[in-house]
Amino acid sequence: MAPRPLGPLVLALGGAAAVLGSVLFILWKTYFGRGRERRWDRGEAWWGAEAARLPEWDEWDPEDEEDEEPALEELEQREVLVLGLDGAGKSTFLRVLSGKPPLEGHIPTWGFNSVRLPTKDFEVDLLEIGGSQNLRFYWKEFVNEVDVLVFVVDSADRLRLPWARQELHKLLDKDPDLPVVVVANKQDLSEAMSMVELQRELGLQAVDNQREVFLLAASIAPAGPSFEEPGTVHIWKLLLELLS
Ligand SMILES: Nc1nc2c(ncn2[C@@H]2O[C@H](COP(=O)(O)OP(=O)(O)OP(=O)(O)O)[C@@H](O)[C@H]2O)c(=O)[nH]1
Ligand SMILES: [Mg+2]
Repeated sequence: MAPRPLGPLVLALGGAAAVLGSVLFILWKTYFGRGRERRWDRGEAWWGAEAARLPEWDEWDPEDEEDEEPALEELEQREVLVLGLDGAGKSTFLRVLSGKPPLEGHIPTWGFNSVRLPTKDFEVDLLEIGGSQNLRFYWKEFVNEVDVLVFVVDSADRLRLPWARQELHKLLDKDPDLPVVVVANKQDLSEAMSMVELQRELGLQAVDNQREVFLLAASIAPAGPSFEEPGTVHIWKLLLELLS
């Protein structure tokens, strides 16, 4: 049977989706690309950069104006894409890394969400794209543009693990050289799958040995106060190693 030609509606929808994906990407690039910096309050982020100090009025010296402005050293940028099914904990990850407390309950990200974190040697831009079904279509548009992919999985969501696996493998196939950090989140929950189980169910043993794919256990925002498993610090340390 001859292949059916694509109807005009399908073509129009496909075109609109591609345009929206590009627009999202351009917005992100524009937001960060202009070097629009967020000023971190001391103590807001635990690696906090020193805030710039402006001179007081009585310290102002007109001769200073003639001095050439010192060139601001531009820090290099590193880009990290944060994906995973809705409710896995992506926004919580970004919040906790920024030194903010997790929000109560799940507030879905209807588009994208990003933070820029300064380090000694470079700045790290983390971009989350919402995990709801209609947004997953755009994920693949971004994977070739970043330095590392973080894929967050809800370790207690057994029912949807096959979906997570499918999406993860689509991304792995899209860019075979991209380092990937799979975060097995919500390990604090009693129904959470073990790391051995997750490695098997996510099909990670089958991934090429040469490839940089890591599976890390995490409890980014543990439900109980007494839980002592690692939060985000070990993920951040691995990211810094991969980005260096
Ligand atoms: N028990 C437990 N809950 C967590 C953990 N991390 C995040 N959560 C909760 O999981 C829910 C969803 O978290 P979000 O960060 O909003 O999920 P998301 O991946 O950004 O979801 P979308 O934006 O819809 O794609 C929130 O209620 C979080 O508090 C964890 O380590 N343990
Ligand atoms: Mg979110």
